[in-house]
Amino acid sequence: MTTSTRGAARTPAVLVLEDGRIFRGRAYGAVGETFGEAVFSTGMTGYQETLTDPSYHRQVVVMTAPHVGNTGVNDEDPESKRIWVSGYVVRDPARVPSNWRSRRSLDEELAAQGVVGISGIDTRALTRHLRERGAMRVGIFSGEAVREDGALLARVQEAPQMKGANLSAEVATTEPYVVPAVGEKKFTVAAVDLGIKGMTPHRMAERGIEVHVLPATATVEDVYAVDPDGVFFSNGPGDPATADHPVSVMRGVLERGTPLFGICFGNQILGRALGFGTFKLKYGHRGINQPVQDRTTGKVEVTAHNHGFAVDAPLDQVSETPFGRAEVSHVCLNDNVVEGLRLLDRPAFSVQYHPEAAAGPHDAAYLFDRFVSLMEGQRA
Ligand SMILES: NC(=O)CC[C@H](N)C(=O)O
Repeated sequence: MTTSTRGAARTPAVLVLEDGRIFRGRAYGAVGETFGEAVFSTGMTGYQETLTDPSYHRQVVVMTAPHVGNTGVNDEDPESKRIWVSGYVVRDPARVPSNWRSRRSLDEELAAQGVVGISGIDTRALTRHLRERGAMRVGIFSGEAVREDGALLARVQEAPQMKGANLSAEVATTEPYVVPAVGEKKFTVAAVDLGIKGMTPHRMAERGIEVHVLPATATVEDVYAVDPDGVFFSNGPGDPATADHPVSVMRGVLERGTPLFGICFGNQILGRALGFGTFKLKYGHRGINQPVQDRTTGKVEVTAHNHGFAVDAPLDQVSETPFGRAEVSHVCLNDNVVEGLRLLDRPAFSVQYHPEAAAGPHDAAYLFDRFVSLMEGQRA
């Protein structure tokens, strides 16, 4: 629910965590109320890409960077057609955006899209709280919504949890569409959209791939109807433990031995397809500065992340799976979380992070080239 936007910066707002901790600040973006899972992102830049990443559906994003909105909002950087975060928390919003591409302020854009935010709170204290206690449900209330103060905590505690949430169908395309190859077309890829970011098909297209983006409900038959050289499973919101349909489609692809690549949710689905479990991390990885090691080369890359769940697979041994031998190919150097999987007997691999780099460093772009190599290998 949202109401007015004018003068929002003077409107009091309150952020209520499900464990009862409260932060008071001022409205930012739309005035009203919102609920979601409170998570923090450590990206210093790239707020447009963060806000429009469909994987953030039902999450309230706390920015650890203290000053947000400096470069305003442009029409080129969104990763999808709308803002998906359910709420936005910043300490000190830019008063005057300044960038040659800026079309409007971030405050205006949030308000125009009905996204309720809060500013002027101690985001460092909030982040430390989430780091100690874990990601949890939160509500942001401003304007009329603040008046029923006493009832706010109970309402936060009634909001849905992220664990057990099945959300891909709420964000993915309902109709298939094609992203044409840039230049000469070399391959066709079926990309199952579980909440895909716009840059991902683009990274494939610039390597000569024609990308057929399919709805999350696509069947194995739909995938093979485009006669693909490779199949891709995208990032997406929600709990991978609920993604039974994409897991069964992926098993169909693995059975046929078609080259397969997955990103983020796609990595969790590969984990499940191989028989591994997934679990919720205490507070997850979000930002554009996470160190990951590619264990196949030993190289360390700085990468973009947005995940709250992870695959539970043994780090230091090859696992026997229904689709042959598999190993953990990438690991996060901060906490040893599984960041990539690969099959040794079939052309399939995935990563838990974001090689499409929107926003983020481009260190992991080689993964798209690996996918191309698998498709070339299959043709040879
Ligand atoms: N970016 C993603 O694909 C996120 C995957 C999943 N929803 C998670 O939080 O771990």
